Amino acid sequence: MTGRVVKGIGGFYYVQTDGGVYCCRARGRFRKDSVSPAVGDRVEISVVDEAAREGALERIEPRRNFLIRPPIANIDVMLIIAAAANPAPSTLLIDKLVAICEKKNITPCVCINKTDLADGEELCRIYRDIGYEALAVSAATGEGIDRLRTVIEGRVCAFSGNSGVGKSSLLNALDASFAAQTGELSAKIERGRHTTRHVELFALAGGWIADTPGFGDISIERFETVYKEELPGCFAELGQYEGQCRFLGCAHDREPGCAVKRAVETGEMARSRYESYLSMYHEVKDIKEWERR
Ligand SMILES: Nc1nc2c(ncn2[C@@H]2O[C@H](COP(=O)(O)OP(=O)(O)OP(=O)(O)O)[C@@H](O)[C@H]2O)c(=O)[nH]1
Ligand SMILES: [Zn+2]
Repeated sequence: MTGRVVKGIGGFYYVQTDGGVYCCRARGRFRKDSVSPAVGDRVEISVVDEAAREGALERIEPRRNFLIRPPIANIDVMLIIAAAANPAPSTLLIDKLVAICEKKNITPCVCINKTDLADGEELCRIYRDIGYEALAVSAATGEGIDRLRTVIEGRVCAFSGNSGVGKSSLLNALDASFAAQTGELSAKIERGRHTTRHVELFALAGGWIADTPGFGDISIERFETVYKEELPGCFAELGQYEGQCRFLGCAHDREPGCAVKRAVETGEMARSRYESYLSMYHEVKDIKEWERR
């Protein structure tokens, strides 16, 4: 039987199959191969005791991606949430998250929430022009929530974004029973503070939401870095200028004859995207190989 690990606690893995959830122990050989099962893994299991719904985890399928903190495999879509206003959107944070998605082979979807307070279309257009999906939504009025639901359907998703942008409100607008599911867990984790960050998949809108109850989101930008040589590949629109700058290995910073800077001047590339690229470049350009995690 195949299924997906939705929760892992103390050496037990809860595997969702078409025939319901089985509580499984991993077979010893995973440790030998130094792969341990993670939430999100697609796995093969065998049934040990059908009545007790106990199984054994036999095999882990190759992963699409893997995040170390929190440990989670196979995220399909990252919902990058920002607010049109209150708090004002940070294009730098959005672009960092998009770049990490590119690095990790996660499909980003930019959601501009609180469009009842200010226009979100202008921001959405920047990302649509590059080829990303971007939605203007409002947890307050329900605008765009159906569209958001179709993005989640059939996929493993995670929410990211600053505090106060409305992640919990959106989850609640998508499914009112969701808050109850995670709220219960947050309370338990609150009691056992400083426990390891625990991640779990919750069924929502016909798909799955990865959440670390009590923390609000998976804070991907705190644990993942896009290094200098990875950066150009993580800004999708830079590809078209490859080989067009005067200098080989142009960082698109102070170099003369830079095709990227020209594109920003003519309005072909969004200035906010270029500024994010530069800011990220300056953050990582002096990181040495041996300093990397
Ligand atoms: N006007 C308006 N307010 C909203 C909307 N969505 C959320 N809010 C408000 O924004 C505030 C923050 O919303 P939350 O859902 O708690 O935001 P969060 O992203 O989960 O915040 P953290 O838990 O700190 O990460 C609350 O006061 C919400 O009522 C919206 O679409 N429109
Ligand atoms: Zn250049």
